[in-house]
Amino acid sequence: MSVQNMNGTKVKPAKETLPEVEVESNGNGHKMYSYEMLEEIANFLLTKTNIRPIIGIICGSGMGSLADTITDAERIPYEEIPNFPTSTVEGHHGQLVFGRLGEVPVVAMQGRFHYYEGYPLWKCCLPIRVMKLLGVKTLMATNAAGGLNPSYKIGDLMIVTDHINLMGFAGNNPLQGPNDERFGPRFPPMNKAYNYEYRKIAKKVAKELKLDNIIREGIYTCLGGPNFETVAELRMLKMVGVDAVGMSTVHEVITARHCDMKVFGLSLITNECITNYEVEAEANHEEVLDVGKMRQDLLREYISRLVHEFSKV
Ligand SMILES: O=P(O)(O)O[C@H]1O[C@H](CO)[C@@H](O)[C@H]1O
Ligand code: HPA
Repeated sequence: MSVQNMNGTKVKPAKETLPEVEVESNGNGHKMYSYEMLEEIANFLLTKTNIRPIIGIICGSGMGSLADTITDAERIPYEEIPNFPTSTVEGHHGQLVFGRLGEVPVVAMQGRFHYYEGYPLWKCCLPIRVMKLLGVKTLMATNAAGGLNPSYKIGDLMIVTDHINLMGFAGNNPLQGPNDERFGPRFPPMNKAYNYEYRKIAKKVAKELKLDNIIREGIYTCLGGPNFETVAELRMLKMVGVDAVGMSTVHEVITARHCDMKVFGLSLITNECITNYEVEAEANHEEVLDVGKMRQDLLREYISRLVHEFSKV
């Protein structure tokens, strides 16, 4: 469902979230959910489906159709899940899709949560911990991103080799606050954030699918958004070695690694980052969604193949 804002642009209406239950403050004045509350959410979901997913997929902006190839699909709207946030961004449907890709039981998030929507980072990442409690072992995080590496073209796919946690540099991290050892350690390592074996497989499968000309490998960073970047900001990011820029994924990956999930990251390059003042064009969300649509068939095939291969590792 969408409504028009005063400029005639389609936006999703913000929905009221369920009352937030105070458990512990994360030190920034945010209330956080306890392990038990997350368990309650997971248990609720387990009563709604017989699927026991081992791979969790996050569909990036405009990439929701990735979940359309899931068979035996059972869809649970976020609104129906107690204490779950709701999606407010166009291009993010707002439901969990349980089912199978091939033989592999999966759960897909058709709609992720972003910091700029007003959710604290721990809440953006709440579904990852719920996935962990459902038995998910592997997180496949996809996203739409601007291509900063000058060799990247619109429509390219970037296997994420690593990220730079810029929001973390500024003291904002999903793991802030009291640590619950049942999820993971206080100080988790992050030098193996993106699984090496998965990255090798992803390159091999890309070759088999003859995607060599559009497959890249690179470093992603997440900014808080919702505005796209200035020229000066992008020039700075380029200098520090960033290849693709988005507003998601990094905190999800940190949360997943904290609770020992294996991670694969894939960026669809939906637009060129503009690093020149003479360029007339401006970044816009419509283009991001259009490129997602343009690449939907290819992405579905690639992700299905990867799920099959990853399930054997
Ligand atoms: O990261 P995903 O959710 O794919 O979406 C990206 O695209 C949107 C901007 O067009 C932002 O939300 C950015 O993060
Ligand atoms: N910048 C930040 N986030 C994005 C972009 C971008 O250029 N494209 C898609 N998400």
